[in-house]
Amino acid sequence: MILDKIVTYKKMKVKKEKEITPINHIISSIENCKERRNFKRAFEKVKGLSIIAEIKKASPSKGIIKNNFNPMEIAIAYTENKAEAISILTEDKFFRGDNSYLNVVRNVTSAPLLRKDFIIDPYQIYQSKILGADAILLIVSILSKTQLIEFQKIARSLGLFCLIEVHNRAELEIALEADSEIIGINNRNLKTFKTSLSTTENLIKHIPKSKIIISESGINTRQNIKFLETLGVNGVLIGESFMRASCINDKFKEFRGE
Ligand SMILES: O=P(O)(O)OC[C@@H](O)[C@@H](O)c1c[nH]c2ccccc12
Repeated sequence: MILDKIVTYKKMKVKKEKEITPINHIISSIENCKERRNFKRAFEKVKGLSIIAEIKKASPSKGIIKNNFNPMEIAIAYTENKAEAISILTEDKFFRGDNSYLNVVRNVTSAPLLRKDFIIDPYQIYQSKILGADAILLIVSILSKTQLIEFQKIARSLGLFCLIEVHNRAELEIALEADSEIIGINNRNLKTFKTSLSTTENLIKHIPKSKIIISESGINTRQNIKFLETLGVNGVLIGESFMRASCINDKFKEFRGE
């Protein structure tokens, strides 16, 4: 399965990163970090869904999605369109991301930034902080419940928010037991790469109203947004549709029904 490959690669990568920049170096530079932006507040809108717009050059299922890829330009367009938050893929091999994009984007926007990567080691949480993230993604399917609880605790101690990603009932139960605040339902099945908004429809029934709920992946039309709104989600995470749009402004207008 692709996720296993990504995790194997990630473990190797983190091992190398630790050799280059040991954890104590990272921890000692944390105090110089700029103040974090409130990722959670991005979903407290009174009207309409919040949009987390993603910067994503490629994916394992689609290959290269955007050819003339310039993360700064994309971030500027997202900011002009008042994206409530921006997600940045930093995974390099399968998504062609880069750790440096967080800082590049941070300088051109005041939107809170989500680091989208495959976090399997506490080292990456401290690293996210110094790279300029305000929030991190934690994918339940690649973590144990103990890790999830521990990672959330570390993130909280650094003032980082967590988006906890689930795809099925068992993963959702773990997220709820770990008392996660912001839950992302991934509509993409990582075994088949198929997306279906019925994943959100089925899982949302089991999530208490007090949680912030984000629907992720496979959101392409105004109709998709309207459907998710009726289900009661607080926000949507959209990548590919924006990356393929010939005009990002028009795509935002379409999504917002303007
Ligand atoms: O490009 P899409 O279908 O709009 O999906 C965005 C986002 O949800 C997707 O990139 C994603 C969801 N969970 C992830 C975990 C890792 C990497 C990527 C992802």
